[in-house]
Amino acid sequence: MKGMVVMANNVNRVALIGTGLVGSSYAFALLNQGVTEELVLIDLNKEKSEGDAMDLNHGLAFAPNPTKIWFGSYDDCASADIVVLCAGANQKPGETRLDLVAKNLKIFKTIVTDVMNSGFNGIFIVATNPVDILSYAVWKYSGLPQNRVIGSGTILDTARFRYLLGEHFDVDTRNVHAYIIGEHGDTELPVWSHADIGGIPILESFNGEIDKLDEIFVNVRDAAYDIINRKGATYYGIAMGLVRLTKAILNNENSILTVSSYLDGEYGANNVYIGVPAIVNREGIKRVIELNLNEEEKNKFQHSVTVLKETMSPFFQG
Ligand SMILES: NC(=O)C1=CN([C@@H]2O[C@H](COP(=O)(O)OP(=O)(O)OC[C@H]3O[C@@H](n4cnc5c(N)ncnc54)[C@H](O)[C@@H]3O)[C@@H](O)[C@H]2O)C=CC1
Ligand SMILES: CC(=O)C(=O)O
Repeated sequence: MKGMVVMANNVNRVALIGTGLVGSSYAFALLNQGVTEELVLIDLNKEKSEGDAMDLNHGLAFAPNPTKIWFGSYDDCASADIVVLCAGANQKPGETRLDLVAKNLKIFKTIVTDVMNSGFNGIFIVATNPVDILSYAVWKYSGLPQNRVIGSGTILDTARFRYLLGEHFDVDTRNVHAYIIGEHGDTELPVWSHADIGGIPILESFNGEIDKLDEIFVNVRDAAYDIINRKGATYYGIAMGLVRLTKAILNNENSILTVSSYLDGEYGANNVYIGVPAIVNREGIKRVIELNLNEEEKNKFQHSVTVLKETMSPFFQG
């Protein structure tokens, strides 16, 4: 077009690998919130991601901001700010997240190699399960610094926890301050000792109703199984959590989110990725927040670390 200024590539680019249920829901949420100027979709199933790109582009007329969306290839990752990994197998009814480890590690080895061969030098966000172990794998396979590999960790579990607590107390979920930490999976734990609503410790408000506390946590921990039994997969909640994380990075927000972060002595653990509160900004993970856990929470967290390490050990020796 006459007079049009051609810009250098200084716009935000997100590359999404895996446009299945989680990936396509993320792309839809990203577009609706106008988070990035460019979004490239990549999947083994090229027809699917090409169809998704067409479908999303047809919504552009109703989007808050212009977004360039296309079906691409690994070469497009070269100038991406963020590569989001949602590719791989999901849980079938009865399967745990840890049951997916062998097949998804194999898929990730190829994907991460292809991304790095493009010249990518940005931040990885990992959503595929088991997310803590796959985050560790992405760090190992990519050679990027630990702060530039972020797993979605317990971002979704924390959101579920805040929702259920908000419902119980009839308070806006956004005013509930409470974390789920540990493995994104069966050994995760609630940090009751630091949970509050409007500055009032939640434990005080429960007034000794221990059964109700347990019930809320069990509903959080088992939410994925409950949803998978009903509709085969979960995707909207994680998609919105991934958008929240993307915004924290691209907008340099210094937001505190419970993400899968590399621990190097924090919480008495090392050489593991696991869900903990961390400050997230344009650098990726700026800092892990080390909560002063009580003894019971410390023991549960250590158990979670042990289970992750035992599951990982056959795949990462030495
Ligand atoms: N972190 C979290 O909180 C959550 C994680 N998940 C996980 O997200 C992952 C994806 O789940 P869904 O989207 O439901 O699965 P899906 O089966 O709908 O989509 C997976 C996509 O990955 C693609 N894919 C497989 N191998 C590939 C390769 N080598 N290269 C490129 N693309 C490839 C498939 O073609 C498919 O489009 C699963 O591991 C699931 O457990 C799901 C929900 C929440
Ligand atoms: C599937 C999964 O990881 C979740 O919904 O929590």
